[in-house]
Amino acid sequence: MILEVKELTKLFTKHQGATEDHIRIHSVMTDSRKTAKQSLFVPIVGENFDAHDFLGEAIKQGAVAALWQEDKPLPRLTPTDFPVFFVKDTTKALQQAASYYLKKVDPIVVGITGSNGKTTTKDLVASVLKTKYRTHKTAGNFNNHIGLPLTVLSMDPSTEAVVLEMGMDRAGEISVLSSLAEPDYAIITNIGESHIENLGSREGIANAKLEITEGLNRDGALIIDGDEALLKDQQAEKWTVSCGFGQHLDYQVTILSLTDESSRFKIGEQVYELPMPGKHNVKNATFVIALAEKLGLSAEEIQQGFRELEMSAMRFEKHEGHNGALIINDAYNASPTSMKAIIEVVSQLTSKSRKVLILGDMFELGEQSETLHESVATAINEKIQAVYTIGNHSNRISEAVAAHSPAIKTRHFTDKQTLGHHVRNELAADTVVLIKASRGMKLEEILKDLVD
Ligand SMILES: CC(=O)N[C@H]1[C@@H](OP(=O)(O)OP(=O)(O)OC[C@H]2O[C@@H](n3ccc(=O)[nH]c3=O)[C@H](O)[C@@H]2O)O[C@H](CO)[C@@H](O)[C@@H]1O[C@H](C)C(=O)N[C@@H](C)C(=O)N[C@H](CCC(=O)N[C@@H](CCC[C@@H](N)C(=O)O)C(=O)O)C(=O)O
Ligand SMILES: Nc1ncnc2c1ncn2[C@@H]1O[C@H](COP(=O)(O)OP(=O)(O)OP(=O)(O)O)[C@@H](O)[C@H]1O
Ligand SMILES: C[C@@H](N)C(=O)N[C@H](C)C(=O)O
Repeated sequence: MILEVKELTKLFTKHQGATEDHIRIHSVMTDSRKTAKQSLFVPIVGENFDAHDFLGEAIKQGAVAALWQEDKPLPRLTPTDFPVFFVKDTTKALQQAASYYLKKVDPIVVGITGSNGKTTTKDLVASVLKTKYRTHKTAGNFNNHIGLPLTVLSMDPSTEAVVLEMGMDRAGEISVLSSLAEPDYAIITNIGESHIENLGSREGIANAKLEITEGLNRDGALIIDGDEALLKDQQAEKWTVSCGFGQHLDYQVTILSLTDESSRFKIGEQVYELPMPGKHNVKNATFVIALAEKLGLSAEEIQQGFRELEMSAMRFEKHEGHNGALIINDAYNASPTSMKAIIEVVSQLTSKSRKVLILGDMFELGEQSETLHESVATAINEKIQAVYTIGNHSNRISEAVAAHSPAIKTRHFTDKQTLGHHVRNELAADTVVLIKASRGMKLEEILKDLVD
């Protein structure tokens, strides 16, 4: 159970029905299409539906109480004893309920934001903290003004540490999440170009990410990418911990070796092994080590947490392809920084000699979109044998590659089926294929053509 209906009267003073009863709420329902016994129905007005139209369904699916936007007529047939709490905005009320519950459970709160690596770092933090604490984390990518409160309201009352991914695509959004979560520790993974269309510049992105300090517990810590010039000023703050490859950082990391499957690195004299490739993941792991040491975890506990990592889907997700090829689905999302980072990893793979990149459009890059797409070509060298692109902007990648490296096969496709069939015909045991594009491309749909 997370709350009693009676507790909600402290938050929402306008209510009807049996609101003073000790009715137990076990979860929050935002979708009347899914069963949720003993749940609080929170009807959200969305782009396609207004959930206020589905109260009857919600009750059938197990709702025992509901929040209700006061400008919406309550259905006549609503049982008179059904507890209903009237609010101005159900999304804001959801956030209020989450804030209340978070204070009630009172776990250690870790907030994670950044242009890239939020989900990866969230999964790493949770994997390490659970060696010492009962830990709850953001499911998938539930990282916005709805997803974060739902994450909080889905944690068990016995939770000792909660790891919250904080996403944004506009200024002011992280501020809302930080004020709600009041993190004890905040991590900013990097400043890339994601959503730059709405932020105007990388400086704008940095300022938006720094909103995470607005709710930050000053007895805690802000853990940042110490190699990022736009965050340099933060290093003067006493609560800031800087991580990276550069000199004079609080946690200066040195890579010892990178393989297809793992990374070895050291901080000071302590050596760690991470079951993930890529120097960007070494940096993500360094944020985690800095946090874990603040919480008193030992190197052994940290290393155990790394070993037990459970990654979210579509982040360097490997599949056995047709004819024994390796297919890497990294298609959850993409921005120039993350696309270059993963291309470098694929370029370094030793298990496959033939490397094929399938790259789709990256969205929300604004006026710089063409240039930023073209910049991805700078990460593509002769270690790559073929670059296939799809979408309205990614042709700039394949065109730039064709111009600077004619030995690399390139082609731009206009539909996924033709692309999938073309690549399938090239698959062999020596081949690795990377799939990467923005979420809106849903480029993972070509997987079915590449795996048996
Ligand atoms: C509100 C909601 O959860 N909607 C989800 C729903 O969309 P759908 O179109 O079906 O419904 P509506 O939103 O129009 O309807 C409103 C509600 O009505 C409910 N309902 C509908 C029909 C019915 O018969 N009964 C009902 O009760 C319905 O359930 C709604 O609650 O389903 C979609 C498909 O599964 C979901 O995609 C949609 O989720 C929305 C987008 C959402 O915001 N979900 C959050 C829980 C969440 O965290 N989603 C993450 C992605 C977050 C994200 O994009 N993060 C960005 C950064 C932040 C950007 C920020 N500005 C923003 O706006 O998000 C990032 O870059 O990471 C996820 O899904 O992974
Ligand atoms: N520190 C980093 N710097 C650059 N790229 C990174 C970093 N960490 C992860 N990536 C790359 O970014 C991509 C997405 O990783 P992840 O999903 O963890 O980030 P995210 O911030 O949650 O992304 P999104 O906001 O798009 O969901 C992957 O391609 C991964 O290789
Ligand atoms: C996940 C979502 N917030 C996102 O990043 N959207 C981009 C623009 C996309 O749809 O690709």
